[in-house]
Amino acid sequence: MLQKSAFFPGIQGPIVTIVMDGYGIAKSDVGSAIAAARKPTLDHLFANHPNITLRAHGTAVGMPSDEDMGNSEVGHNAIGAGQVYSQGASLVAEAIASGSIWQGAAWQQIIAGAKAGRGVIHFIGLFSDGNVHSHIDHLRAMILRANEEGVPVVRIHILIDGRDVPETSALEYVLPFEAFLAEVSRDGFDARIASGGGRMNITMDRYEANWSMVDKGWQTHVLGKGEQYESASAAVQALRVKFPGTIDQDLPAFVIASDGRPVGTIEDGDSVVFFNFRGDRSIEITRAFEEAGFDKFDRVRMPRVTYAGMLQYDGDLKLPKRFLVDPPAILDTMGEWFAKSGITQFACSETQKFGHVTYFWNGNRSNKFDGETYQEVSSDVVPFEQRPWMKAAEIADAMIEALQSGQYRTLRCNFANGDMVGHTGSFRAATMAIEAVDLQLARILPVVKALGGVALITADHGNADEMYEIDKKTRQPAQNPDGSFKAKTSHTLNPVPLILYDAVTGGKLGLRPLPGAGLSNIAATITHLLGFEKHAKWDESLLEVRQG
Ligand SMILES: O=C(O)[C@@H](CO)OP(=O)(O)O
Ligand SMILES: [Mn+2]
Ligand SMILES: [Mn+2]
Repeated sequence: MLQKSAFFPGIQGPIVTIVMDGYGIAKSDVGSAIAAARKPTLDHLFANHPNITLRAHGTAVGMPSDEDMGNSEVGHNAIGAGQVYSQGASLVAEAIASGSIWQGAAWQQIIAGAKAGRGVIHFIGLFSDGNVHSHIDHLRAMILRANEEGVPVVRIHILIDGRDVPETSALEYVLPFEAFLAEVSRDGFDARIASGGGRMNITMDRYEANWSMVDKGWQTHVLGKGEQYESASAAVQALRVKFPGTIDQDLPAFVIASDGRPVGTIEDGDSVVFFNFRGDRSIEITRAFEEAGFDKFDRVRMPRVTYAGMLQYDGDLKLPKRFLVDPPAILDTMGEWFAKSGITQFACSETQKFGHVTYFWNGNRSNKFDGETYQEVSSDVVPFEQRPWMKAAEIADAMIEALQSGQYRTLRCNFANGDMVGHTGSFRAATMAIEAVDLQLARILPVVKALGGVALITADHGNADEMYEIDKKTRQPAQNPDGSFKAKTSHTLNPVPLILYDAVTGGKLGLRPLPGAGLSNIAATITHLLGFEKHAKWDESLLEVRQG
Protein backbone atom coordinates (compact mmCIF):
# COMPACT_ATOMS: atom_id res chain seq x y z
CA MET A 1 0.00 0.00 0.00
CA LEU A 2 1.10 3.54 -0.69
CA GLN A 3 1.07 5.69 2.46
CA LYS A 4 -1.54 8.37 2.94
CA SER A 5 0.05 11.76 2.39
CA ALA A 6 0.74 13.90 5.42
CA PHE A 7 1.25 16.82 3.07
CA PHE A 8 -2.03 16.87 1.17
CA PRO A 9 -5.30 15.05 1.89
CA GLY A 10 -6.08 14.60 -1.78
CA ILE A 11 -8.77 15.89 -4.09
CA GLN A 12 -12.21 14.43 -3.43
CA GLY A 13 -13.20 14.02 -7.06
CA PRO A 14 -11.56 12.02 -9.86
CA ILE A 15 -7.98 12.64 -10.96
CA VAL A 16 -7.73 12.61 -14.74
CA THR A 17 -4.59 12.45 -16.88
CA ILE A 18 -4.93 13.40 -20.53
CA VAL A 19 -2.02 12.67 -22.88
CA MET A 20 -2.11 14.69 -26.09
CA ASP A 21 0.14 12.47 -28.18
CA GLY A 22 2.65 14.45 -30.22
CA TYR A 23 2.05 17.89 -28.64
CA GLY A 24 5.35 19.66 -28.00
CA ILE A 25 6.22 23.23 -27.10
CA ALA A 26 8.16 24.62 -30.04
CA LYS A 27 10.77 27.35 -29.73
CA SER A 28 9.20 29.20 -32.64
CA ASP A 29 5.79 29.33 -34.26
CA VAL A 30 7.32 28.81 -37.70
CA GLY A 31 6.07 25.50 -39.04
CA SER A 32 4.05 24.70 -35.92
CA ALA A 33 0.59 23.27 -36.58
CA ILE A 34 -0.09 23.88 -32.90
CA ALA A 35 0.58 27.60 -33.22
CA ALA A 36 -1.57 27.70 -36.36
CA ALA A 37 -4.49 25.83 -34.79
CA ARG A 38 -7.52 27.56 -33.31
CA LYS A 39 -7.55 26.14 -29.81
CA PRO A 40 -9.45 28.32 -27.36
CA THR A 41 -9.59 25.69 -24.63
CA LEU A 42 -5.86 25.11 -24.57
CA ASP A 43 -5.17 28.85 -24.85
CA HIS A 44 -7.39 29.41 -21.82
CA LEU A 45 -5.69 26.61 -19.89
CA PHE A 46 -2.22 28.00 -20.59
CA ALA A 47 -3.32 31.51 -19.61
CA ASN A 48 -5.30 30.70 -16.47
CA HIS A 49 -4.10 27.43 -14.96
CA PRO A 50 -0.75 26.39 -13.52
CA ASN A 51 1.46 24.99 -16.26
CA ILE A 52 5.10 24.10 -16.71
CA THR A 53 7.13 22.26 -19.34
CA LEU A 54 8.57 18.79 -18.94
CA ARG A 55 11.48 17.12 -20.68
CA ALA A 56 10.28 14.32 -22.93
CA HIS A 57 13.31 13.34 -24.99
CA GLY A 58 16.85 12.02 -24.67
CA THR A 59 18.25 10.91 -21.33
CA ALA A 60 15.16 12.24 -19.50
CA VAL A 61 13.28 9.24 -20.93
CA GLY A 62 16.14 6.71 -20.98
CA MET A 63 17.42 7.27 -24.53
CA PRO A 64 21.15 7.04 -25.21
CA SER A 65 21.67 10.78 -25.75
CA ASP A 66 19.92 14.12 -25.78
CA GLU A 67 20.09 14.03 -29.58
CA ASP A 68 17.42 11.31 -29.47
CA MET A 69 13.84 12.48 -29.80
CA GLY A 70 11.16 11.12 -27.55
CA ASN A 71 8.60 8.56 -28.58
CA SER A 72 5.45 6.97 -27.29
CA GLU A 73 7.07 3.92 -25.76
CA VAL A 74 9.68 5.70 -23.68
CA GLY A 75 7.28 8.56 -22.93
CA HIS A 76 4.44 6.42 -21.63
CA ASN A 77 6.88 4.13 -19.83
CA ALA A 78 8.29 7.16 -17.98
CA ILE A 79 4.84 8.53 -17.15
CA GLY A 80 3.51 5.18 -15.97
CA ALA A 81 6.61 4.04 -14.09
CA GLY A 82 7.46 7.35 -12.44
CA GLN A 83 11.10 6.50 -13.04
CA VAL A 84 13.55 6.55 -15.93
CA TYR A 85 14.97 3.28 -17.14
CA SER A 86 17.66 2.78 -19.74
CA GLN A 87 15.51 1.92 -22.73
CA GLY A 88 15.89 -0.59 -25.59
CA ALA A 89 17.90 1.82 -27.74
CA SER A 90 20.46 2.23 -24.95
CA LEU A 91 20.47 -1.40 -23.82
CA VAL A 92 21.08 -2.80 -27.31
CA ALA A 93 23.83 -0.27 -28.07
CA GLU A 94 25.53 -1.19 -24.78
CA ALA A 95 25.18 -4.94 -25.37
CA ILE A 96 26.82 -4.57 -28.78
CA ALA A 97 29.55 -2.25 -27.50
CA SER A 98 30.46 -4.63 -24.67
CA GLY A 99 29.99 -7.73 -26.82
CA SER A 100 27.66 -9.27 -24.24
CA ILE A 101 25.00 -9.77 -26.93
CA TRP A 102 27.26 -12.30 -28.72
CA GLN A 103 27.78 -14.32 -25.54
CA GLY A 104 24.04 -14.65 -24.92
CA ALA A 105 22.28 -17.96 -25.52
CA ALA A 106 19.85 -16.39 -27.99
CA TRP A 107 22.53 -15.14 -30.38
CA GLN A 108 24.40 -18.42 -30.14
CA GLN A 109 21.21 -20.31 -30.98
CA ILE A 110 20.64 -18.03 -33.98
CA ILE A 111 24.13 -18.88 -35.25
CA ALA A 112 23.89 -22.58 -34.44
CA GLY A 113 20.39 -22.83 -35.91
CA ALA A 114 21.48 -21.29 -39.20
CA LYS A 115 24.55 -23.52 -39.43
CA ALA A 116 22.50 -26.65 -38.76
CA GLY A 117 20.13 -25.62 -41.57
CA ARG A 118 20.86 -23.97 -44.91
CA GLY A 119 23.36 -21.52 -43.42
CA VAL A 120 21.02 -18.54 -43.69
CA ILE A 121 20.18 -15.77 -41.21
CA HIS A 122 17.41 -13.32 -42.08
CA PHE A 123 17.25 -9.90 -40.47
CA ILE A 124 13.89 -8.12 -40.63
CA GLY A 125 13.31 -4.66 -39.21
CA LEU A 126 12.98 -0.91 -39.53
CA PHE A 127 15.79 0.33 -41.73
CA SER A 128 16.98 3.71 -40.42
CA ASP A 129 18.87 5.39 -37.63
CA GLY A 130 15.70 6.84 -36.09
CA ASN A 131 16.37 4.95 -32.84
CA VAL A 132 12.66 4.80 -32.05
CA HIS A 133 12.12 1.17 -33.05
CA SER A 134 15.58 0.18 -34.27
CA HIS A 135 19.00 1.43 -35.36
CA ILE A 136 20.77 0.49 -38.56
CA ASP A 137 24.10 0.31 -36.68
CA HIS A 138 22.76 -2.66 -34.71
CA LEU A 139 21.95 -4.42 -37.98
CA ARG A 140 25.41 -3.70 -39.37
CA ALA A 141 27.09 -5.11 -36.24
CA MET A 142 25.06 -8.32 -36.42
CA ILE A 143 25.86 -8.87 -40.10
CA LEU A 144 29.58 -8.46 -39.44
CA ARG A 145 29.40 -10.80 -36.48
CA ALA A 146 27.46 -13.45 -38.44
CA ASN A 147 30.22 -13.32 -41.04
CA GLU A 148 32.94 -13.66 -38.37
CA GLU A 149 31.14 -16.64 -36.90
CA GLY A 150 31.11 -18.40 -40.26
CA VAL A 151 27.46 -18.06 -41.31
CA PRO A 152 27.66 -18.02 -45.11
CA VAL A 153 24.42 -16.28 -46.12
CA VAL A 154 22.60 -13.24 -44.73
CA ARG A 155 19.35 -11.86 -46.13
CA ILE A 156 17.92 -8.54 -45.01
CA HIS A 157 14.28 -7.53 -45.23
CA ILE A 158 14.01 -3.78 -44.93
CA LEU A 159 11.09 -1.76 -43.64
CA ILE A 160 11.54 1.66 -45.11
CA ASP A 161 11.10 4.43 -42.56
CA GLY A 162 10.42 8.07 -43.49
CA ARG A 163 8.57 8.52 -40.17
CA ASP A 164 11.42 8.75 -37.66
CA VAL A 165 13.73 10.20 -40.33
CA PRO A 166 13.06 12.60 -43.25
CA GLU A 167 10.06 11.53 -45.31
CA THR A 168 11.89 10.59 -48.53
CA SER A 169 15.32 9.66 -47.18
CA ALA A 170 15.24 5.93 -48.07
CA LEU A 171 18.10 6.06 -50.56
CA GLU A 172 20.34 7.80 -48.03
CA TYR A 173 20.20 4.53 -46.11
CA VAL A 174 19.82 1.99 -48.93
CA LEU A 175 22.68 3.10 -51.20
CA PRO A 176 25.46 3.12 -48.56
CA PHE A 177 24.11 -0.13 -47.17
CA GLU A 178 24.18 -1.84 -50.56
CA ALA A 179 27.79 -0.68 -50.89
CA PHE A 180 28.56 -2.07 -47.42
CA LEU A 181 26.97 -5.42 -48.29
CA ALA A 182 28.89 -5.60 -51.57
CA GLU A 183 32.12 -4.90 -49.70
CA VAL A 184 31.61 -7.60 -47.06
CA SER A 185 30.29 -10.16 -49.55
CA ARG A 186 33.54 -11.93 -50.37
CA ASP A 187 35.42 -15.08 -49.40
CA GLY A 188 32.23 -17.09 -49.59
CA PHE A 189 30.09 -14.65 -47.57
CA ASP A 190 26.92 -13.54 -49.33
CA ALA A 191 24.82 -10.73 -47.82
CA ARG A 192 21.94 -9.12 -49.72
CA ILE A 193 18.74 -7.21 -49.21
CA ALA A 194 15.95 -9.64 -50.10
CA SER A 195 12.71 -7.71 -49.73
CA GLY A 196 11.16 -4.58 -48.34
CA GLY A 197 8.36 -2.05 -48.24
CA GLY A 198 7.12 1.02 -46.38
CA ARG A 199 6.74 0.53 -42.64
CA MET A 200 3.16 1.81 -42.65
CA ASN A 201 2.28 -0.52 -45.50
CA ILE A 202 3.71 -3.87 -44.43
CA THR A 203 4.70 -5.85 -41.33
CA MET A 204 4.76 -3.14 -38.63
CA ASP A 205 1.08 -2.93 -37.66
CA ARG A 206 0.35 -2.47 -33.97
CA TYR A 207 -2.41 -3.25 -31.51
CA GLU A 208 -4.15 -5.38 -34.16
CA ALA A 209 -5.28 -2.26 -36.01
CA ASN A 210 -4.78 -3.82 -39.44
CA TRP A 211 -3.53 -7.41 -39.72
CA SER A 212 -3.52 -7.22 -43.51
CA MET A 213 -0.27 -5.21 -43.20
CA VAL A 214 1.38 -8.18 -41.52
CA ASP A 215 -0.09 -10.56 -44.08
CA LYS A 216 1.50 -8.45 -46.83
CA GLY A 217 4.80 -8.47 -44.95
CA TRP A 218 4.67 -12.26 -44.59
CA GLN A 219 4.06 -12.71 -48.30
CA THR A 220 6.93 -10.38 -49.07
CA HIS A 221 9.61 -11.53 -46.61
CA VAL A 222 8.74 -15.19 -46.11
CA LEU A 223 7.07 -16.30 -49.35
CA GLY A 224 8.92 -13.92 -51.67
CA LYS A 225 5.69 -13.04 -53.46
CA GLY A 226 5.32 -9.62 -55.00
CA GLU A 227 6.68 -7.25 -57.57
CA GLN A 228 10.30 -8.09 -58.37
CA TYR A 229 13.28 -5.76 -58.66
CA GLU A 230 16.98 -6.37 -59.03
CA SER A 231 17.98 -4.38 -55.97
CA ALA A 232 16.46 -2.34 -53.16
CA SER A 233 17.75 0.92 -54.59
CA ALA A 234 16.24 0.04 -57.99
CA ALA A 235 12.96 -0.77 -56.27
CA VAL A 236 12.82 2.52 -54.37
CA GLN A 237 13.68 4.52 -57.48
CA ALA A 238 11.11 2.71 -59.62
CA LEU A 239 8.38 2.96 -56.99
CA ARG A 240 9.00 6.70 -56.62
CA VAL A 241 8.31 7.11 -60.33
CA LYS A 242 5.35 4.73 -60.35
CA PHE A 243 3.66 6.29 -57.31
CA PRO A 244 4.63 9.95 -57.38
CA GLY A 245 4.14 11.78 -54.10
CA THR A 246 4.14 8.59 -52.03
CA ILE A 247 6.34 9.11 -48.99
CA ASP A 248 8.68 6.41 -47.78
CA GLN A 249 6.57 5.01 -44.95
CA ASP A 250 3.79 4.19 -47.45
CA LEU A 251 5.91 2.67 -50.26
CA PRO A 252 4.53 -0.61 -51.64
CA ALA A 253 6.22 -3.94 -50.96
CA PHE A 254 8.96 -5.27 -53.23
CA VAL A 255 10.91 -8.50 -53.62
CA ILE A 256 14.51 -8.71 -54.81
CA ALA A 257 14.94 -11.40 -57.44
CA SER A 258 17.61 -12.74 -59.69
CA ASP A 259 16.58 -14.53 -62.90
CA GLY A 260 12.97 -14.31 -61.76
CA ARG A 261 13.65 -16.07 -58.46
CA PRO A 262 13.43 -14.28 -55.10
CA VAL A 263 16.88 -14.16 -53.50
CA GLY A 264 15.76 -14.59 -49.93
CA THR A 265 12.59 -16.49 -49.09
CA ILE A 266 12.49 -17.82 -45.54
CA GLU A 267 12.75 -21.60 -45.41
CA ASP A 268 12.91 -24.47 -42.90
CA GLY A 269 16.17 -24.44 -40.99
CA ASP A 270 16.85 -20.69 -41.40
CA SER A 271 17.37 -18.30 -38.51
CA VAL A 272 15.34 -15.08 -38.30
CA VAL A 273 16.14 -12.00 -36.21
CA PHE A 274 13.53 -9.27 -35.94
CA PHE A 275 15.88 -6.45 -35.12
CA ASN A 276 13.46 -3.81 -33.79
CA PHE A 277 13.87 -3.28 -30.07
CA ARG A 278 10.51 -1.60 -29.55
CA GLY A 279 7.57 -3.89 -28.96
CA ASP A 280 4.28 -2.44 -30.18
CA ARG A 281 4.95 -2.90 -33.89
CA SER A 282 6.97 -6.11 -33.43
CA ILE A 283 4.40 -8.24 -31.68
CA GLU A 284 2.15 -9.21 -34.59
CA ILE A 285 4.91 -10.40 -36.94
CA THR A 286 6.47 -12.24 -33.99
CA ARG A 287 3.19 -14.02 -33.37
CA ALA A 288 3.07 -15.04 -37.03
CA PHE A 289 6.49 -16.67 -36.65
CA GLU A 290 5.90 -18.27 -33.25
CA GLU A 291 2.23 -19.10 -32.77
CA ALA A 292 1.19 -22.66 -33.55
CA GLY A 293 -2.56 -22.06 -33.92
CA PHE A 294 -2.13 -18.69 -35.62
CA ASP A 295 -5.31 -17.64 -37.43
CA LYS A 296 -4.98 -13.93 -38.21
CA PHE A 297 -4.20 -14.62 -41.88
CA ASP A 298 -3.25 -17.60 -44.00
CA ARG A 299 0.49 -18.05 -43.70
CA VAL A 300 0.41 -20.59 -46.61
CA ARG A 301 3.43 -22.27 -45.06
CA MET A 302 5.10 -21.84 -41.70
CA PRO A 303 8.85 -22.32 -41.97
CA ARG A 304 10.49 -24.02 -39.00
CA VAL A 305 13.03 -21.36 -38.07
CA THR A 306 15.10 -20.28 -35.10
CA TYR A 307 13.43 -16.95 -34.33
CA ALA A 308 14.64 -14.17 -32.04
CA GLY A 309 13.52 -10.64 -31.33
CA MET A 310 16.02 -7.95 -30.47
CA LEU A 311 14.23 -7.64 -27.11
CA GLN A 312 11.34 -9.37 -25.44
CA TYR A 313 8.37 -7.32 -26.58
CA ASP A 314 5.73 -8.38 -24.03
CA GLY A 315 6.73 -9.44 -20.53
CA ASP A 316 3.34 -10.99 -19.72
CA LEU A 317 2.85 -12.92 -22.94
CA LYS A 318 6.57 -13.80 -23.11
CA LEU A 319 6.79 -12.70 -26.71
CA PRO A 320 9.07 -13.68 -28.31
CA LYS A 321 10.40 -16.68 -26.46
CA ARG A 322 13.95 -16.00 -27.64
CA PHE A 323 15.46 -12.49 -27.51
CA LEU A 324 18.96 -11.10 -27.91
CA VAL A 325 18.96 -8.42 -25.21
CA ASP A 326 17.05 -8.29 -21.93
CA PRO A 327 14.40 -5.56 -21.96
CA PRO A 328 14.40 -2.95 -19.18
CA ALA A 329 12.89 -4.53 -16.06
CA ILE A 330 10.25 -1.90 -15.45
CA LEU A 331 9.06 -2.53 -11.90
CA ASP A 332 6.89 -0.75 -9.37
CA THR A 333 4.75 1.11 -11.85
CA MET A 334 2.01 3.50 -10.87
CA GLY A 335 -0.58 1.05 -12.22
CA GLU A 336 0.72 -1.72 -9.98
CA TRP A 337 0.92 0.41 -6.83
CA PHE A 338 -2.45 2.04 -7.38
CA ALA A 339 -3.90 -1.45 -7.70
CA LYS A 340 -2.18 -2.50 -4.46
CA SER A 341 -3.60 0.60 -2.76
CA GLY A 342 -7.19 -0.05 -3.87
CA ILE A 343 -7.30 2.87 -6.30
CA THR A 344 -9.59 2.11 -9.26
CA GLN A 345 -8.23 3.08 -12.68
CA PHE A 346 -9.81 3.64 -16.09
CA ALA A 347 -7.76 3.82 -19.30
CA CYS A 348 -9.02 4.69 -22.75
CA SER A 349 -7.75 5.44 -26.23
CA GLU A 350 -8.42 4.50 -29.81
CA THR A 351 -6.71 1.43 -31.29
CA GLN A 352 -3.66 3.28 -32.60
CA LYS A 353 -2.74 4.39 -29.09
CA PHE A 354 -4.64 1.90 -26.97
CA GLY A 355 -1.54 0.00 -25.90
CA HIS A 356 0.16 3.29 -25.06
CA VAL A 357 -2.14 3.97 -22.08
CA THR A 358 -2.32 0.29 -21.06
CA TYR A 359 0.71 -1.79 -22.10
CA PHE A 360 3.36 0.96 -22.27
CA TRP A 361 1.85 2.72 -19.24
CA ASN A 362 2.23 -0.46 -17.21
CA GLY A 363 5.85 -1.13 -18.23
CA ASN A 364 5.24 -3.21 -21.39
CA ARG A 365 2.82 -5.64 -19.78
CA SER A 366 -0.43 -6.59 -21.41
CA ASN A 367 -2.23 -7.98 -18.35
CA LYS A 368 -4.39 -5.67 -16.28
CA PHE A 369 -3.79 -4.93 -12.62
CA ASP A 370 -6.66 -5.35 -10.15
CA GLY A 371 -9.12 -2.51 -10.34
CA GLU A 372 -8.12 -1.44 -13.85
CA THR A 373 -10.73 -1.05 -16.61
CA TYR A 374 -9.70 -0.57 -20.23
CA GLN A 375 -11.79 0.78 -23.06
CA GLU A 376 -10.64 0.70 -26.66
CA VAL A 377 -12.32 2.78 -29.36
CA SER A 378 -11.68 1.20 -32.78
CA SER A 379 -9.51 3.37 -35.00
CA ASP A 380 -10.44 3.78 -38.64
CA VAL A 381 -8.05 2.23 -41.15
CA VAL A 382 -7.64 5.31 -43.33
CA PRO A 383 -4.90 7.82 -44.12
CA PHE A 384 -5.28 10.02 -41.06
CA GLU A 385 -4.74 13.27 -42.99
CA GLN A 386 -8.19 12.51 -44.45
CA ARG A 387 -9.78 12.20 -40.98
CA PRO A 388 -7.68 14.37 -38.65
CA TRP A 389 -10.36 14.26 -35.95
CA MET A 390 -9.80 10.50 -35.72
CA LYS A 391 -11.73 9.14 -32.70
CA ALA A 392 -11.22 12.11 -30.37
CA ALA A 393 -14.96 12.61 -29.88
CA GLU A 394 -15.57 8.93 -29.11
CA ILE A 395 -12.72 8.91 -26.60
CA ALA A 396 -14.24 11.96 -24.93
CA ASP A 397 -17.62 10.18 -24.88
CA ALA A 398 -16.04 7.19 -23.16
CA MET A 399 -14.18 9.36 -20.66
CA ILE A 400 -17.30 11.33 -19.79
CA GLU A 401 -19.30 8.16 -19.31
CA ALA A 402 -16.59 6.63 -17.14
CA LEU A 403 -16.28 9.83 -15.10
CA GLN A 404 -20.02 10.04 -14.55
CA SER A 405 -20.23 6.39 -13.54
CA GLY A 406 -18.41 7.36 -10.37
CA GLN A 407 -16.54 4.05 -10.45
CA TYR A 408 -13.04 5.35 -11.00
CA ARG A 409 -10.76 7.25 -8.66
CA THR A 410 -8.33 7.97 -11.47
CA LEU A 411 -8.74 7.99 -15.25
CA ARG A 412 -6.37 8.39 -18.17
CA CYS A 413 -6.67 8.72 -21.92
CA ASN A 414 -4.55 9.41 -24.96
CA PHE A 415 -5.60 11.54 -27.90
CA ALA A 416 -3.69 10.24 -30.93
CA ASN A 417 -4.35 13.19 -33.24
CA GLY A 418 -1.32 15.48 -32.89
CA ASP A 419 0.97 12.53 -33.40
CA MET A 420 -0.74 10.33 -35.99
CA VAL A 421 -1.71 13.26 -38.17
CA GLY A 422 1.63 14.96 -37.51
CA HIS A 423 3.35 11.89 -38.95
CA THR A 424 1.54 12.32 -42.27
CA GLY A 425 3.41 15.58 -42.90
CA SER A 426 0.17 17.41 -43.77
CA PHE A 427 0.31 20.81 -42.06
CA ARG A 428 -3.33 21.65 -42.71
CA ALA A 429 -4.57 18.32 -41.38
CA ALA A 430 -2.33 18.64 -38.32
CA THR A 431 -3.88 21.98 -37.38
CA MET A 432 -7.28 20.30 -37.54
CA ALA A 433 -5.95 17.43 -35.43
CA ILE A 434 -5.05 19.87 -32.66
CA GLU A 435 -8.40 21.62 -33.02
CA ALA A 436 -10.18 18.27 -32.64
CA VAL A 437 -8.37 17.62 -29.35
CA ASP A 438 -9.12 21.14 -28.13
CA LEU A 439 -12.81 20.65 -28.83
CA GLN A 440 -12.90 17.45 -26.79
CA LEU A 441 -11.00 18.97 -23.87
CA ALA A 442 -13.80 21.52 -23.77
CA ARG A 443 -16.23 18.63 -23.22
CA ILE A 444 -14.25 16.61 -20.68
CA LEU A 445 -12.99 19.37 -18.37
CA PRO A 446 -16.40 20.73 -17.27
CA VAL A 447 -17.36 17.17 -16.26
CA VAL A 448 -14.16 16.87 -14.22
CA LYS A 449 -14.99 20.15 -12.54
CA ALA A 450 -18.60 19.19 -11.85
CA LEU A 451 -17.42 16.03 -10.12
CA GLY A 452 -14.95 17.96 -7.98
CA GLY A 453 -11.95 16.50 -9.74
CA VAL A 454 -8.80 17.86 -11.31
CA ALA A 455 -7.00 17.03 -14.54
CA LEU A 456 -3.40 16.96 -15.67
CA ILE A 457 -3.02 17.65 -19.37
CA THR A 458 0.28 16.67 -20.89
CA ALA A 459 1.95 14.93 -23.84
CA ASP A 460 4.44 12.13 -24.42
CA HIS A 461 6.69 13.95 -26.95
CA GLY A 462 6.44 16.55 -29.70
CA ASN A 463 5.35 16.10 -33.30
CA ALA A 464 2.73 18.58 -34.60
CA ASP A 465 4.83 21.40 -33.11
CA GLU A 466 7.28 21.11 -36.05
CA MET A 467 5.73 20.19 -39.37
CA TYR A 468 8.54 21.42 -41.62
CA GLU A 469 12.20 20.55 -41.70
CA ILE A 470 13.96 23.65 -40.44
CA ASP A 471 17.04 24.81 -42.32
CA LYS A 472 19.80 24.80 -39.73
CA LYS A 473 21.42 27.97 -41.08
CA THR A 474 18.46 30.23 -41.79
CA ARG A 475 16.20 28.81 -39.03
CA GLN A 476 13.41 29.03 -41.63
CA PRO A 477 11.52 26.06 -43.14
CA ALA A 478 13.64 24.19 -45.67
CA GLN A 479 12.33 24.18 -49.23
CA ASN A 480 12.11 21.60 -51.98
CA PRO A 481 13.45 22.51 -55.43
CA ASP A 482 9.88 23.42 -56.47
CA GLY A 483 9.59 25.94 -53.62
CA SER A 484 7.27 23.88 -51.43
CA PHE A 485 8.25 23.31 -47.81
CA LYS A 486 9.94 20.06 -46.83
CA ALA A 487 7.47 18.24 -44.62
CA LYS A 488 8.77 16.85 -41.35
CA THR A 489 7.04 13.64 -40.34
CA SER A 490 9.06 12.70 -37.25
CA HIS A 491 8.78 13.50 -33.55
CA THR A 492 10.62 16.50 -32.15
CA LEU A 493 13.10 17.22 -29.37
CA ASN A 494 10.84 19.80 -27.75
CA PRO A 495 9.56 19.70 -24.19
CA VAL A 496 5.88 19.05 -23.52
CA PRO A 497 3.35 20.88 -21.37
CA LEU A 498 2.04 19.85 -18.00
CA ILE A 499 -1.13 21.78 -17.20
CA LEU A 500 -3.00 21.43 -13.95
CA TYR A 501 -6.69 22.00 -14.52
CA ASP A 502 -8.02 22.78 -11.07
CA ALA A 503 -11.36 24.51 -10.84
CA VAL A 504 -12.19 23.19 -7.38
CA THR A 505 -9.65 24.39 -4.79
CA GLY A 506 -9.89 28.10 -5.42
CA GLY A 507 -6.34 28.30 -6.71
CA LYS A 508 -4.64 26.44 -3.88
CA LEU A 509 -2.74 24.09 -6.15
CA GLY A 510 0.25 24.87 -8.30
CA LEU A 511 3.03 23.11 -10.19
CA ARG A 512 6.64 23.69 -9.23
CA PRO A 513 9.11 23.99 -12.04
CA LEU A 514 11.68 21.60 -10.63
CA PRO A 515 14.90 21.95 -12.67
CA GLY A 516 15.17 19.07 -15.14
CA ALA A 517 11.63 17.86 -14.46
CA GLY A 518 10.41 15.34 -17.00
CA LEU A 519 7.65 12.88 -17.75
CA SER A 520 8.78 10.64 -14.89
CA ASN A 521 7.63 13.29 -12.39
CA ILE A 522 3.99 12.86 -13.39
CA ALA A 523 3.32 9.64 -11.43
CA ALA A 524 4.21 11.18 -8.08
CA THR A 525 2.17 14.27 -8.96
CA ILE A 526 -0.94 12.17 -9.68
CA THR A 527 -0.30 10.21 -6.48
CA HIS A 528 -0.20 13.41 -4.42
CA LEU A 529 -3.44 14.60 -5.98
CA LEU A 530 -4.95 11.30 -4.85
CA GLY A 531 -3.75 12.03 -1.30
CA PHE A 532 -0.96 9.42 -1.16
CA GLU A 533 2.79 9.58 -0.86
CA LYS A 534 4.75 8.48 -3.89
CA HIS A 535 6.58 5.15 -4.03
CA ALA A 536 10.16 5.59 -2.82
CA LYS A 537 11.55 4.76 -6.26
CA TRP A 538 9.57 7.39 -8.12
CA ASP A 539 10.79 10.82 -9.10
CA GLU A 540 9.53 13.83 -7.17
CA SER A 541 6.00 15.20 -7.27
CA LEU A 542 5.58 18.60 -8.88
CA LEU A 543 2.48 19.51 -6.88
CA GLU A 544 2.58 22.71 -4.89
CA VAL A 545 -0.06 23.40 -2.22
CA ARG A 546 -0.54 26.94 -1.05
CA GLN A 547 -1.64 27.12 2.56
CA GLY A 548 -4.57 29.19 3.77
O1 LIG B 1 4.29 5.40 -35.13
C1 LIG B 1 5.24 4.99 -34.43
O2 LIG B 1 5.53 3.79 -34.33
C2 LIG B 1 6.09 5.98 -33.68
C3 LIG B 1 7.07 6.60 -34.63
O3 LIG B 1 7.98 5.64 -35.09
O4 LIG B 1 5.29 6.97 -33.08
P1 LIG B 1 4.85 6.86 -31.53
O5 LIG B 1 6.12 6.71 -30.74
O6 LIG B 1 4.17 8.17 -31.25
O7 LIG B 1 3.96 5.71 -31.41
MN1 LIG C 1 3.42 9.26 -29.01
MN1 LIG D 1 4.46 9.10 -33.17
